[in-house]
Amino acid sequence: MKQGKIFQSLSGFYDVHSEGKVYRTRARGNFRKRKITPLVGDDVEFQVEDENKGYILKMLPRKNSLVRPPIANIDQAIVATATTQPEFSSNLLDRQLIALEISGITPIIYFTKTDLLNDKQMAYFKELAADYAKIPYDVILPDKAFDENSLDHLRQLFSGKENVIMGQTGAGKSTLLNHLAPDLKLATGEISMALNRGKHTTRKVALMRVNDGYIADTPGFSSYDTLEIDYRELGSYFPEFKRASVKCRFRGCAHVNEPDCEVKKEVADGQIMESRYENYLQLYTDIKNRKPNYKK
Ligand SMILES: Nc1nc2c(ncn2[C@@H]2O[C@H](COP(=O)(O)OP(=O)(O)OP(=O)(O)O)[C@@H](O)[C@H]2O)c(=O)[nH]1
Ligand SMILES: [Zn+2]
Repeated sequence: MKQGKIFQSLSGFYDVHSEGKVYRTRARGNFRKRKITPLVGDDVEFQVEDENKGYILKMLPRKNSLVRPPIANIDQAIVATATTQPEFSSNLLDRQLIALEISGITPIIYFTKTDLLNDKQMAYFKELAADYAKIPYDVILPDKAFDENSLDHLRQLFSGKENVIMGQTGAGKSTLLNHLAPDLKLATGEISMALNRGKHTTRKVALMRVNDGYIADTPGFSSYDTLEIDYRELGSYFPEFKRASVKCRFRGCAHVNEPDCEVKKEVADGQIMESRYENYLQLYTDIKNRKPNYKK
């Protein structure tokens, strides 16, 4: 029996790295019966059948997992965020940040396509980047697209860790990875100008060795699954709200209609971004009003 890590999953096969070798494995029937699906990033024990084939016997406990992209045991996520083409959406960015906070994965915000911005637009993103950095998040806003400073900063942040690169379709995930590790030569897609919507180029999740860490490119998305949390917890996944909330008059303040709410005060003062608060209220209402999920 051997132990290894799933780095790729393709139509029922799981490719596993183990002791410098690659094995193509299948999950035994008992996994399917128990509705357990191995994910890219899972550490597994497997039995070798032929020379480089095998079947998975056991999955080792997961540190964490994400639904979108489907991946396990991740330390950090680079959230590739287009400043334009597709148009920047603070709502989409905040949803991704919250999904990562819920899973205990550290986000890094990387803004793409800054070469397409005029000075006025660039000034807007500089301010936005500074606001996100205050939360605090690691934010990279390249002066020139893919300048070496920004790439080095990113390489430093992710070395020795398991990383995933996520973001909207067409945000430039594969392009960024190709700059980080030119040997990878990933396929990238032209954006459809007519619809201003990215074509999906990346169709599968795969972990790749880059420098001394792992990184996964993932298919882009254009919508999101609902967050599997209670609406009362939502505020705790906004680090700056969580920090402020110790000064709210009420314990368990939802920062909606309560008097003497520090979060609302800091929004009014400009210490907390208005867009974050608006996105919070929208998500709060969505989660509160959603029908209970009886499938669980
Ligand atoms: N001008 C400019 N174009 C970029 C930049 N980054 C990516 N692009 C272009 O944007 C398009 C989409 O880039 P991809 O890297 O394929 O995007 P992706 O996020 O991997 O897309 P999916 O695989 O569909 O999720 C391609 O035509 C890239 O050449 C950038 O910084 N500046
Ligand atoms: Zn409050």
